[in-house]
Amino acid sequence: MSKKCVALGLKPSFGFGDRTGLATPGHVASMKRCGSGIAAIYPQQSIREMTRTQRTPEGVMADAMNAAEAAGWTDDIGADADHLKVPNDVDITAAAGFTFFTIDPSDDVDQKADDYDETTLRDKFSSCQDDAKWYDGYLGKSIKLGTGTTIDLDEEACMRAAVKYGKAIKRALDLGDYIKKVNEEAGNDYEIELSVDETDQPTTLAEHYIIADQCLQGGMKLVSLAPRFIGDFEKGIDFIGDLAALELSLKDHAAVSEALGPYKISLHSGSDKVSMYGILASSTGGKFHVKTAGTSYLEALRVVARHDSASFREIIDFSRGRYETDKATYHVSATLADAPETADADDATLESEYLEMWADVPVGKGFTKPGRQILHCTFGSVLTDDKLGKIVHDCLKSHPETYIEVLDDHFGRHLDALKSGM
Ligand SMILES: O=C(O)[C@@H](O)[C@H](O)[C@H](O)C(=O)CO
Repeated sequence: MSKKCVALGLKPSFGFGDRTGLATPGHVASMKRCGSGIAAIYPQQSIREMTRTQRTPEGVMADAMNAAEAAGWTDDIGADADHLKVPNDVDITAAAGFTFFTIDPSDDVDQKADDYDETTLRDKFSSCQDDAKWYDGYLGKSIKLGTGTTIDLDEEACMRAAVKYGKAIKRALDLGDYIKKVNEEAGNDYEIELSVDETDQPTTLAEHYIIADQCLQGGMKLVSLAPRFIGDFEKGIDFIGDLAALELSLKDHAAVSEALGPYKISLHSGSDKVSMYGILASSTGGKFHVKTAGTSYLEALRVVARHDSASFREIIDFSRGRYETDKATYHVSATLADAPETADADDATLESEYLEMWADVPVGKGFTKPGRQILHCTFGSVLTDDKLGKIVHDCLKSHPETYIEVLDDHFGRHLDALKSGM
């Protein structure tokens, strides 16, 4: 592939994470048909995904870029090295040509901080002040946002932010400096996303403000930030929660980015959250990034279901056996009892119960098909299983037009939902 990836800047953008290396033709088809005005990221995988699927950054880059060229894509392409935690993650992805570096400092987030009582909070704060030398600079400030919302940086807000994110901000700044060093030495353009979406509790406006302000003051080339939004953004199903409340919250988060940046507001676990796409696009004034990955794997299994139903049954059985283990690092609520055993369902029922995406369900209530989550989280176990991984890849290679068709339809609906708010 002669084309090199570029930094996309503040253009609205969409990430097409691909865990098989065979999805890009369908991604390109949907972007050509429905993606005007939205920039594409085709090479996108997290370190976690590459570990689980035993792929390399070079392999992810080559699979996506070669397929995009073959599919006739001529516009810019961004490349997302996702959920980076340590310098070596940067080394291997920068060397492969990635341009969008997603910093994930979640290992240093004190996830219990939201539940500390005052005594505990003060005790924790007394031992972490070195990690939050910025504390006094924010204490007592009030920030009036363009939405009319005021962020009161009172003692509790600042102390809780210091305890919860003090170490994480330091890690983010250190990794951001390293990303800058590596790319400047190589003469490469780059941009950074900061992801704090994988926390138990939503990111407060005070936390968002302090985190972003500290990163920008530290010189981070911040192009987007992924807060943990209110409501539930579980893997493999639609948004669960109050869309009206989410819209107000999105507008406030966007107002923080306008006040400090601007930078884009990023939606992780973006797959299938189509009920909230319109308000994401409208609330951010088009300054958004949407990140998807698992849904392309689920559509790959749809190809197997349609062309090799016996193997689809075998993949369901295998995935059910792996789910309790593989779900550990993902935000999901499905239980094995929520979806049928293969012995108790015909082929059509299995495809519906484990892959149905567009069923008519109340908006904002999430999809009633928990089977999607059982298949979503077990992608690594299936794709690296000697027998099943080969079955999936061989089926996709034998039926490329089917995979293009289902991805074009699936992502066309995603992109149309986004553009309804632009
Ligand atoms: O599974 C992963 O590690 C990635 O897909 C990660 O979850 C990514 O940041 C994402 O949110 C895609 O929807």
